[in-house]
Order: sequence, then C-alpha cells, then structure tokens
Amino acid sequence: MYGGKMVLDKLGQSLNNALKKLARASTVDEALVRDVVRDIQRALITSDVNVRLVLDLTKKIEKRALEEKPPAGVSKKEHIVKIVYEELTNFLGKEAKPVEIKAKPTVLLTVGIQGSGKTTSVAKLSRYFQKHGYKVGVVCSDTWRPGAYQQLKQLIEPYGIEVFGNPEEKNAIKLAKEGVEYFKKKGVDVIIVDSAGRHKEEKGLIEEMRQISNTINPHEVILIIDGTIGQQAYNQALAFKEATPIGSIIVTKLDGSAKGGGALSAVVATGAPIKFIGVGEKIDDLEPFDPKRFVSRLLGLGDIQGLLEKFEELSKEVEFKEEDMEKFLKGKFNLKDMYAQLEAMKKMGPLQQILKMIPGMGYSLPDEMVRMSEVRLKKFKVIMDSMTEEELENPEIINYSRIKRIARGSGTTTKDVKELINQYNQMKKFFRSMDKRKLAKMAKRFNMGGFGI
Ligand SMILES: Nc1nc2c(ncn2[C@@H]2O[C@H](COP(=O)(O)OP(=O)(O)OP(=O)(O)O)[C@@H](O)[C@H]2O)c(=O)[nH]1
Repeated sequence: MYGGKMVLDKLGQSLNNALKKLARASTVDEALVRDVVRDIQRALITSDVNVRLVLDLTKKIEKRALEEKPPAGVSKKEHIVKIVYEELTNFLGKEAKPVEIKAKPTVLLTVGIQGSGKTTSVAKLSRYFQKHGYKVGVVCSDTWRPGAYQQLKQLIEPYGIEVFGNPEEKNAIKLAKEGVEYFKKKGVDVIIVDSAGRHKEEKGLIEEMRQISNTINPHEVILIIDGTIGQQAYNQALAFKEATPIGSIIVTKLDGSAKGGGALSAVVATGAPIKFIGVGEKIDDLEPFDPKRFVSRLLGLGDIQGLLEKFEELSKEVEFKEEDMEKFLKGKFNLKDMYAQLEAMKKMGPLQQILKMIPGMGYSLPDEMVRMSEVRLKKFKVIMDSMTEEELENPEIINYSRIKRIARGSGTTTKDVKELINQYNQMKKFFRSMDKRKLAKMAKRFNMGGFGI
C-alpha cells in the first residue's frame, strides 16, 4: 500500500509472506534465514528487478542476518525484519529527495517518451504544488499532439491553475519561451513546462530536452518514466542522467504494475533521484517518493508515518476544526457544516485514501461526495445564502413552501434546492451508517492530534 493505493501489491504481498514465514518459525537458524532470503529473491525477480541487483541485495541481507547480533531487548526475528527493511530502503535510494522551490519562479521542464504519462503527471504536479501553497502556471509546448493542450486545460483549470498554450503554434521552443515569460510576468511561484513527447526512444527525447532547456533554463528537468516497462527503465534513466545535471525522475503507473519494482530499482541504480511516483489516473494520485515510507508500506509494517505526513499536508490546505471533524465523523451536522465539509473534501480529494489508510477502515465514499464540482459547490453556496439561520441549523424544517422561497431568493430552481437537500441527507445517512465504534476511535485520534497506535 502506498498513499492508500495498491502499489506493487504483488511484490508487497510476497515480501510480507517471507516475513511471516520468519515470524512463524519456532527457531531462527541458518536454514530459515536462507529460506526467507530465497523468498525475497524470488519476489524481487518476479517484479522484474534486475537479477544481479537482486543477488547483491539479498547477499547483504543474508550476511547481516547471519552475522549481526541483535542489540539487547531485540529478538532475532525483529532484528532480521529491521535488516530487510534497511537494505530494501537503501536499495531504493535511502532518503527522500524533494523538488526544491527556492527561486521565484522555479521553472520545471518535464520530458518523457510518448505515452509515459507525461501530460497527466504535469497536471498532478501542478496540483501538488498548488496544494502546498504555491501559485502555479503550466505551459503546454506540446505542438506534436494537439489534444495535449485541451487535456491539460481539462485536468487543471477546474482547480484554478492556468494553462498557457496555442494549438496553432508549431514551434515548440518559441511556445515554451513565450509561456515562461507570460507566467514570469504574472508572478507565479512555479512554472511547469510540458514538452512535446513525440519521441519513441531516448535519443530524440534527449535532443529535444537540450533544445528547450537551453532556451528556458529550467531549475530542474523532470523525466517521466512509465513504471510498467520494468528494468528497461535503466537505459532511459541513464541516458537522461548523463545529459542533464539537474535531472530528476517521476515513475508513473505504479498502481497495478507487475514490473514496478524493476522500474524503481533500475532508476535508483543509475543514481538519478526519483522524486515522485504516479499511483493512479486521478489528479491526486501522485506521491512524493520516500524510500523509507515506501518500504515500510510495501512490507506491511504499518502506515502510520505516512498517514501522519498526509494529515500534516492536508491540514495545511484545509482549516479543519477538531469539533467539525468530530461532528462530521459522527454524522451530526447541519447544512453549514456540510458546506464546510464539502469545501474541505473538494480540496482534500484523497479523503477516501485517508480513510483507507487507517487500519480497519476500509470505507469507500461515494465518488460524488469526494469530487464535488466547483460549479455545484458555488450553486450550493448561493442557495445557502438565501436560507435563514434556523434553516441552516436545522434543515429538517425545510418544507416545500420554504424550498420555493429559497429558490426564488437565490435565483435558482426548486430542483436545485432539492438537490442540495438530497446531498445533505445522503451525506448524513452515509456517515450514520458507518461503524460508530470505529468512528469514535478515529475522532478521538483526531482530537489527540495524532495516531497513538
Ligand atoms: N494507472 C495509471 N495510469 C496513468 C498514470 N499516469 C498516467 N496514466 C495514464 O497513462 C495514459 C497516458 O498518459 P498521458 O499523460 O496522456 O501520456 P503522455 O506521456 O503525455 O502521452 P503523449 O502526450 O501521447 O506522449 C493515460 O491514460 C493516463 O491516464 C498512473 O500513475 N497510473
């Protein structure tokens, strides 16, 4: 699991089974260690990790597991789990290497082979930085695929992120330059330039990157690599790393890819830093890549660290009052609360992911509730402005004649008002139907400001 998404789930499962074998054994002897190491080998090779890399890694694990003595108070089994965790973490690059936003504006250039998920990743990236409080502008210099500009607009304009582009312009370099200048004048913090992606192989890609790069002077060039190509990612990452001193990588499509382990380890092996991973098709399905978090989730060692970080990230963008959260969780809320919650959920997006990350909370929210459209939300707000305080606090009193009055007052239709009330009832019912005990536990954790697990 990563960010609530199933990422490399097969690999995770096999690794977890290997650790279970260890946990179940009555005695930890050499034969058991070798057996567990063999299981780890098999799991990694099945995930398309390069065989030589696998052998190097598992040799280290085996040597340490057999030779190192556990410190006082730690069992042999625990010690071996820790060794596996540490070595896998090192194997995936050890430390997280975030994209730094220092200059204003910071210019990021993205490149990637056709179909790698480049355009989607540009959208996700822009949203990521926006959520972190930056004003973002996106330049579409993809003159090759006319749909790219529209695709970008569709993906991110609803979030208020502007896209600069011109489907008529055929000169990608000119377009990139104009776009960067445009957003510089606008005073944004981050400019993301999406390049053409017309290439099927490394050479053309690198050449185009050089050309655009020389013109716009980006602070960082980000290569988008398709995670489903497994260890083939090595050559792409290597050629790229050699061509730019300021290169970092996003590995996409790690959700459901059987070869994701191979792609990640191959990129790490080139020494190019992986900064994000793509874990789905939606705009919020992008995660900063942190080997420690990644491995602990992969091994099923608990998601708590990641969960805390996720909450920290979310609390920055949404002002959540504790009592609101409790009301919300207990299903006790009125229309005013609902509006605040919808607003919050719209910004959070991955609320569903959060619920899934909490052990034992496999709830899935109706999609409609998670993704509230801007337009609908605005309409709801207008309608609520025409309600009396009494109605907002106690929506049950809203009968048909009140609905008519509210519709008239807000310049909407009775159908719109009814829709709002339906939404309210639906939410209320949904949260009522959730397990009270778990909810109370969760609310308590919120109030404690942490997850005391
Ligand atoms: N499951 C999954 N799908 C992804 C991910 N990232 C991108 N995709 C999908 O991959 C496909 C290609 O993505 P695009 O962003 O259009 O690819 P591109 O590299 O810009 O493509 P071109 O512009 O044609 O070169 C789309 O269907 C995306 O939805 C991911 O992390 N997970």
